[in-house]
Amino acid sequence: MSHRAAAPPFAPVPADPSGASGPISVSVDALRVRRGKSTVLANITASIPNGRITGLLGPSGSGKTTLMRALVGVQKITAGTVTVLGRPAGDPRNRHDVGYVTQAPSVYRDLTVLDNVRYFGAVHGAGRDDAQAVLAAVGLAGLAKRKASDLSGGQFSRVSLACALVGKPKLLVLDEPTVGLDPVLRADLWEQFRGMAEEGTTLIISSHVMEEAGHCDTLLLLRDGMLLEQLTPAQLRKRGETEDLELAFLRLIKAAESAAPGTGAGTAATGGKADS
Ligand SMILES: Nc1ncnc2c1ncn2[C@@H]1O[C@H](COP(=O)(O)OP(=O)(O)OP(=O)(O)O)[C@@H](O)[C@H]1O
Repeated sequence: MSHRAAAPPFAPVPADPSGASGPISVSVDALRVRRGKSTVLANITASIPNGRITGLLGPSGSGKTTLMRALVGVQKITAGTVTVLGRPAGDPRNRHDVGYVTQAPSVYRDLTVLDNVRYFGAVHGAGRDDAQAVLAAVGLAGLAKRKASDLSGGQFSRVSLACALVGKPKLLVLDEPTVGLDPVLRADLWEQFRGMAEEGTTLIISSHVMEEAGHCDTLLLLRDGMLLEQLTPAQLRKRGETEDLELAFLRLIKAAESAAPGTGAGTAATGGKADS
């Protein structure tokens, strides 16, 4: 069985459907990924604009992490191309320019918060002041001297975020960075992300919380390994005929399903050669 993306059942958006009017940071062309026995990304084509926040939104299992892994070059791809900052994804020359924060924080538990950030900062030539500045940015300035093993889950994951921020990457890929954080901290972090984008950083941020989509400039809406749409939050509201982004996304999904029933990559994928 083939795994084609469902044709969007909507009239095309007239201009600039992706919000990507400026230079492109990442282009994905006909990307297909198999993991285990399933096609988990099917024919994804998208452009991610430079210096903007791109949200990767979709239900659990829709392929957000797999797409991020493909962008940073740690996912074996089955077909298609991924170009990041003008080079193939994973090109070692991009190492200092691409930051990736996974859902599982990568932090040295036996080091203090500050030493963790200084350690990662040193790799990029950042100093103590830079480390302290990013700790303040993620709301951890008061915990700089605490051992990472003695932090709460949310604090621990913010150390991981600080370790990625301290290198000042041109492209920052964040897998669900606000999970488990309280609403105040979530709002603070989105403000930080906005500030970084205004200074020219390109951010790709996954979430399955649709209300966070409103913080993004452009959205990639994933469903069952397929890209349903790439559009701005305003366009999503317009398409869904509601201000509620979650409801708008649900309406898009329903419309896509009734236009092309049974095309979900997750449900259709069986057999064939597996990639890891
Ligand atoms: N190593 C693996 N082998 C086989 N299938 C996998 C593997 N890792 C993930 N998958 C499957 O690939 C699909 C996409 O997973 P992925 O983690 O990319 O989704 P996600 O949208 O990030 O989900 P979540 O929001 O729950 O993190 C899921 O059906 C998942 O079960």
